[in-house]
Amino acid sequence: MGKIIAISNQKGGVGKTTTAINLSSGLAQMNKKVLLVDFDSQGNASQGLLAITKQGQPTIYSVLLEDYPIEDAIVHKEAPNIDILPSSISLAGADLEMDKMEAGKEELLKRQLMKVRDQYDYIIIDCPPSLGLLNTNALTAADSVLIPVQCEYYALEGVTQLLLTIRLVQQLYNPHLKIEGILLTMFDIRTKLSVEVSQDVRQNFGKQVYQNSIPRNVKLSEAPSRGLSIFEYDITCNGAKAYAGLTQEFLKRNGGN
Ligand SMILES: Nc1ncnc2c1ncn2[C@@H]1O[C@H](COP(=O)(O)OP(=O)(O)OP(=O)(O)O)[C@@H](O)[C@H]1O
Repeated sequence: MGKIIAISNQKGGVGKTTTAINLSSGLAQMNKKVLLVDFDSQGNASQGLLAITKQGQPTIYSVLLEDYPIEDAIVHKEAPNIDILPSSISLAGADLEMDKMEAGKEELLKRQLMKVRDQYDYIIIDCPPSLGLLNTNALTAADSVLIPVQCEYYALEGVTQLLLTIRLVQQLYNPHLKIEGILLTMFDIRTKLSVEVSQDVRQNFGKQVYQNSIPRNVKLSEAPSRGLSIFEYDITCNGAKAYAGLTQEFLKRNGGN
């Protein structure tokens, strides 16, 4: 049964999508069967790997709110060898529509993912930058949360707030939810701030923080415009090396599989 990992941080632009795409791709390179769930209405993960999302293509919105079969909405991409459940702007209003439901609105995503879970080793959810109902759905469906933290001011405050939300979801909907790990992103060894934030986060969260951090690397920001993961775009760059290192560390923490 596949492990479900939510990549979450309510702060925007911290590297959730970049990590979702490149960790999924790294795992696929290690012959893992991966489903990447784009759960952000900006649709960046879908576009970043598929280059385009076709007009009229069924998305996660139809699966959650229009009873569209999840198996039929999943798109396969050959390189990297992963499945993607795409998103679109229609997901933006989903919070409000879901909120009107009587019961079980926090478990909509979980119920759908259960139908395909057996087909995968890992299901990676790219969460939206908010702590609303969509994020609660992701945390309720997940076994664990991977938290990307950008090396900048207020990084610790953001994580502390997310940890409170995680505790609430544990109490209300998902007692088994764990922290998968905290990942330092956009690390720049030349800046004092990056080094200080990195030290602070490591001091506060100890072994939960991955040894591998992700450097600021322009290739990582270029790859999505070509619909490629960093491994297809430029396997020699520092960004690719960092995500390869993260993939290894992630697999090691998960018992090598
Ligand atoms: N390590 C990095 N080096 C350079 N640019 C990066 C890096 N990681 C992400 N970026 C760029 O920073 C921007 C934000 O990254 P990303 O979309 O992954 O963040 P996000 O947390 O998913 O954002 P949102 O909250 O809006 O969904 C993007 O333009 C991305 O290409």
